[in-house]
Amino acid sequence: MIQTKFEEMDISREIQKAIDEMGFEEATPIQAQAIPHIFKGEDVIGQAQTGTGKTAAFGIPLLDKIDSGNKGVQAVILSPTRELAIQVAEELKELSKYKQGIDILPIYGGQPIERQIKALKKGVQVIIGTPGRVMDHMRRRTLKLSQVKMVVLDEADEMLDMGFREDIEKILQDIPQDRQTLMFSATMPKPILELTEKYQRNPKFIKVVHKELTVPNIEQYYLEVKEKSKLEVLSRLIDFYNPNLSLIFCNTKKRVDELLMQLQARGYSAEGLHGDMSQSQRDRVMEKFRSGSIDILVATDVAARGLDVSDVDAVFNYDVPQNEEYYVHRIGRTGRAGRPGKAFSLVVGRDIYKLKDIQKYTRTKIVRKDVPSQSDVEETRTNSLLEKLKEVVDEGGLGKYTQLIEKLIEEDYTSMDLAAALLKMVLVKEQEDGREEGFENIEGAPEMVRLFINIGRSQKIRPGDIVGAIAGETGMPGKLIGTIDIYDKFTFVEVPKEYAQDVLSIMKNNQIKGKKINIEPAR
Ligand SMILES: Nc1ncnc2c1ncn2[C@@H]1O[C@H](COP(=O)(O)OP(=O)(O)OP(=O)(O)O)[C@@H](O)[C@H]1O
Ligand SMILES: [Mg+2]
Repeated sequence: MIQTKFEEMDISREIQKAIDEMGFEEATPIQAQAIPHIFKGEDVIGQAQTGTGKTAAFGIPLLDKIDSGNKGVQAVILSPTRELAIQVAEELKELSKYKQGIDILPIYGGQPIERQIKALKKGVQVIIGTPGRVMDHMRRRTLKLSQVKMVVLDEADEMLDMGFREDIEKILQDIPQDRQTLMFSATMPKPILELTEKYQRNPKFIKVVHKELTVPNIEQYYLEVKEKSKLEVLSRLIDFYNPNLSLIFCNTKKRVDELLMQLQARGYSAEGLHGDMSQSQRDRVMEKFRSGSIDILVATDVAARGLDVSDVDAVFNYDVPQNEEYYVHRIGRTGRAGRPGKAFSLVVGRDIYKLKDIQKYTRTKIVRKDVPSQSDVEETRTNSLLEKLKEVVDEGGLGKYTQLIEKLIEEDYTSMDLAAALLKMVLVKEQEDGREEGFENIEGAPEMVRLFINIGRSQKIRPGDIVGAIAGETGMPGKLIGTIDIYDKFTFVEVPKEYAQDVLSIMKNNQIKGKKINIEPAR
C-alpha cells in the first residue's frame, strides 16, 4: 500500500507539530483519503474499520478550518455517548495545542449545565456534544448555531439506532445550509443513507475497502458454554491469557452489575460502566480504567463505540450482542492503531446462530476454542511469576533480604534450596488463592449452594451422575439432591447447603459412596 505522509497534505505547521508529537508517522488510509476532500470543503461519508484513526481524519482538517479570530461556534461534532464526547474533545485539544485561540468544549448530559453555559459564554469554536444535551442548549438559546460551518456525526449509525433521529434532524435543520456535513463510522447500515440524502450535498463516500469489516489483527474466538459455567469460563480465560486490560460486554445493566459483583468476589480488579450510573461515577471508572488502576471494565454497549484505550488487549462478549454492528464495535475496542488484540465470545445454545449471522455480516471467521484447562492456567501463572521474579532481581535493592539468606547459608542451607522453597511457598499460595473450588451462593435459592470443584475427566464422577442423600443407616438411596455437571475439568453441582460439605469431601476424595451422601453413576 502507498503510504501517505501528513506533510503532503495542506496541514498547518502548528497541527503538523502536534501530529509529530503524538507519534503519528504516516496517515492511515481513511486519513489519507478523507482529509483532502474535507480540506476542499466537500461533504464526506467515511467508513473505515475500528481503531484506524477516524477521529483525526475529520479532526485535523476541521481544526485547520477554524477561524481563531472568530469566537462563535464554528464546528459541531455529535457523539452518541458522554465518554466518547470527552475523548474526542481531548484528542482535538491535543491536536490543536500549538494553535493559538482555538477553544474546544465537550457538552453532555450528566454534567451541570450551568458550567457548560458559562464556558459557552466565554466563546468556544468547537463543541463535541451528545444530541440530547446539544438540543437542551439550543432550547435555552445558550448555544448559537448561526456561524457553524462544519458538522460531524461521529458514529452516525449508532445515533440513529439510539433513537436520536429527531434530535439530529432538528440540529441539522438549525445549522445554516451553507455548511460542510461529515459522517463517520465503522459501520454504515442502510438507514444512514436516507439521512445522507437529506442533509448532505454530493457527499464523497469514502469506504476504506477491506475484505472484512473487522480488524484483521484481532484474533476472534468463540467458546460454547453453558449459561451457568460462563463465570468460570471467563475467569479461566482471563487467568490464562492474562490481558493487560480487558473489556467485558454484557447485554443489560443488570447483567453488568451481577457479573461485576461476582468478579470482584473472586478477587479481580474490576469496575462497571452503564447508563444508570451517575456521571461522576462514570468519569471515575473511565479514569481508573484508562490509568490502568483497574484491569477489567464490565460494561453495556455504552462502551462499545469509539472508546480508545490503548492497553485493552482482550474483549469478552459475556453475552453475544443483539446485532451484528455491535459485535464489530465491541471487539474493536482492542486491536487499535495496528496493535494486536483478542476477542472471545461466550456462546450458549442458540447463540451459535447469532454468531453465524455475525460472521456473515463481518465476513470473518470466528474460531472455536476450548476452555483452557486448570493446568494450562497454572502453567501461565507459574511462568508469569518467574518473569516477575527476574524483574525483581533486575530491579535490585535486595540488600536487606540477601543478609537474611546469608544467615541461613551459615546454617548450612544452600541458596538453591532456599530459592526453591520460597518459590514453592509462593506458588502454593497462588494456587490456594486460585479459584479452583469452593461454594457459591445461588441467586434466588438461598437454601441451595453451587459447588465447583476441580477434578479431571479421568475421575469416576461423570456428567449426569446423581447426587443423593442416603436415608438414615439403611444405605438405601434417599432423595435426589443434585445432578453432576462437568465442564472441562470443572465439576458443578447444586445441592442444599446442609449437604454441601459432605458432597465436597466425597467428590474431592473421589469416593463414590459416603456417610450420608452417595453419588450414583449415570447409566
Ligand atoms: N496516523 C496515525 N498513526 C498512528 N496512530 C494513529 C494515527 N491516527 C490515529 N491514531 C491513533 O489510533 C487510535 C485509534 O484512533 P480513533 O479512535 O480515531 O479510531 P476510530 O477509527 O475512530 O475507531 P472507532 O471506530 O472505534 O471509533 C488512537 O489512539 C489514535 O491516537
Ligand atoms: Mg471513532
